[in-house]
Amino acid sequence: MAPDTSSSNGNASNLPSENGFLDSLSLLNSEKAVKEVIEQPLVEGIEGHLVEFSEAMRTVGKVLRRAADGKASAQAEASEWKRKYELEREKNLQLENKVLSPAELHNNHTEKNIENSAQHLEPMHETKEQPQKYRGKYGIYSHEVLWDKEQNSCSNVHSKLLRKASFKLHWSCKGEKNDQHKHDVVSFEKGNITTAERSSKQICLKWESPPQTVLILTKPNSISVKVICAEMIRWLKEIKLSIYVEPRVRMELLAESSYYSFVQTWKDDDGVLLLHEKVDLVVTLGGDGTVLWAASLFKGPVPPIVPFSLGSLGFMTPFHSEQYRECLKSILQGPISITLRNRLQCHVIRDAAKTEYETEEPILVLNEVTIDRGISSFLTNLECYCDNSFVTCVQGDGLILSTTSGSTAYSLAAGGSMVHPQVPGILFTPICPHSLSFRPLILPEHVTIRIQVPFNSRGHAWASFDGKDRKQLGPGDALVCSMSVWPVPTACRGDSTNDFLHSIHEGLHWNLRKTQSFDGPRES
Ligand SMILES: NC(=O)c1ccc[n+]([C@@H]2O[C@H](COP(=O)([O-])OP(=O)(O)OC[C@H]3O[C@@H](n4cnc5c(N)ncnc54)[C@H](O)[C@@H]3O)[C@@H](O)[C@H]2O)c1
Ligand SMILES: Nc1ncnc2c1ncn2[C@@H]1O[C@H](COP(=O)(O)OP(=O)(O)OP(=O)(O)O)[C@@H](O)[C@H]1O
Repeated sequence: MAPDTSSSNGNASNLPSENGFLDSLSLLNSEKAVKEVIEQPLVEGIEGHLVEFSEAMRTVGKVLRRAADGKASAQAEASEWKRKYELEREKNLQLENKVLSPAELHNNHTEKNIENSAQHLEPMHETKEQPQKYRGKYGIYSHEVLWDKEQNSCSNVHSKLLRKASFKLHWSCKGEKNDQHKHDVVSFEKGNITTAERSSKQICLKWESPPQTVLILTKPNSISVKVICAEMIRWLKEIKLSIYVEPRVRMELLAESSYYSFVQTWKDDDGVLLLHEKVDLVVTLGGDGTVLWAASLFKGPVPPIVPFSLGSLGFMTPFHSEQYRECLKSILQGPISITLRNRLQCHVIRDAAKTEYETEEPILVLNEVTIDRGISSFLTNLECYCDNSFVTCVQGDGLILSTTSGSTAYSLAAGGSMVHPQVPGILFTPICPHSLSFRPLILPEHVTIRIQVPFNSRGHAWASFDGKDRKQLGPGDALVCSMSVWPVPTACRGDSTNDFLHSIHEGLHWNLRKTQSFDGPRES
């Protein structure tokens, strides 16, 4: 075929072999087709642009080959994930079938004939459309919360789970009757963005079956606490509840009288790890420190905590110990308003560790993690990153990463804001920064914060967790912190807002000032 020289611009579409090329191009959906085109012998006397065109086709061929390779490996990966997913699903179904339904669970409890004041139990809806036995339509069931943990746990949770009381959580806003829990906070129907659903609401806990087991945790070395604890144990036994205390407390009780031999305890750390499977309710007798202590015993899910105030301040302890009977009666009966207090999970990553993932055990804090200069007389030098973005370098005494519950503790003393405990956020509060403009920050709950001790740091830094367990951080070491999935549910006396305002008024005398007198100068 002779080249058509009528074309002045040398456009490929005007070539004599135009139709042959175009047909081939339209069929070009495989590397093979491209290869065929490339391998066509070039016509004698072909012009430069034809050579260029053939080069271009060669490049297209390479790209298509790479795309085909990529697609094949993506397909292989997808089918591997699908296989893993199917396996996981099958495993879950088998596990679900092994466990009693919540209705059966409830029957178990009633059979045990536990004396408990009026329970208004709602039957759980179990239909064919709702195969997940623990999924609540209008809230979350306790089993659902425990279910995730079970997947990670090597312990035999299922058999133990059956002994636990089940409950259901409801979300509500003042003035709003609809307590349906929705995960969609933002809607963007028809292109309009609205935030109709609040991410954080007042939460209400309803028992689905009566609580049976109470763990009492007490502040050590306090006579008043010992007296109330002994009295409470006797009363709880009268209303047929099982009682757990710490080994130290059991020994103290038995030293008083052998009557207390029915009180249960645990032997070692493994016993502590299993507590959440046995305990329906935790009662604390002490101050905020005892609530922190209670939270620290639970490395995963935490049962609802009823904190009685037997300390000096008590931001997290709204209940009066003198009225423990009325208060516990109403809590055992439910429903209870609760504050879901977020915890931070902290990992110390050692420079010596070979990989990022070779970390020490995560530590959960209810108040805060503090990184300070400890006994070192040098300024701390801490590089801070938020989701890998550089935030700042802390040069001063240190930094507090606090939950909103901890906002009224050390962070407050270092100049941080007081934040309602139900606000989802992480407070980033410097301690005595040596700069004029370091204002505290509040970061969103979903971020991961990394505090790095740089290699050129003059001294070591020290991390402490809710004021305890100091760990040294050397140059190159880091602390990584994010929101934990295991909050601490504490019972409210009123509701979470009421209790929070009450605590800052009573505990801190917040903004207390004598009211200005009526008589005096006035605007004319
Ligand atoms: N300068 C300070 O204010 C400072 C210094 C160190 C530790 N702390 C706080 O102490 C906490 C440990 O408490 P502890 O009882 O085991 O030790 P602790 O016995 O030394 O008590 C510290 C004080 O902090 C109060 N507190 C604890 N948590 C609180 C909270 N969430 N809101 C308001 N006040 C709170 C306690 O009631 C107590 O009065 C740490 O988590 C830290 O927040 C504060
Ligand atoms: N069961 C416990 N075992 C060991 N330590 C505990 C226990 N309960 C509380 N603590 C510790 O005892 C300390 C004091 O406890 P708490 O804050 O409850 O009492 P307080 O200091 O008298 O109260 P306040 O802080 O309101 O004045 C805290 O550091 C806390 O961690």
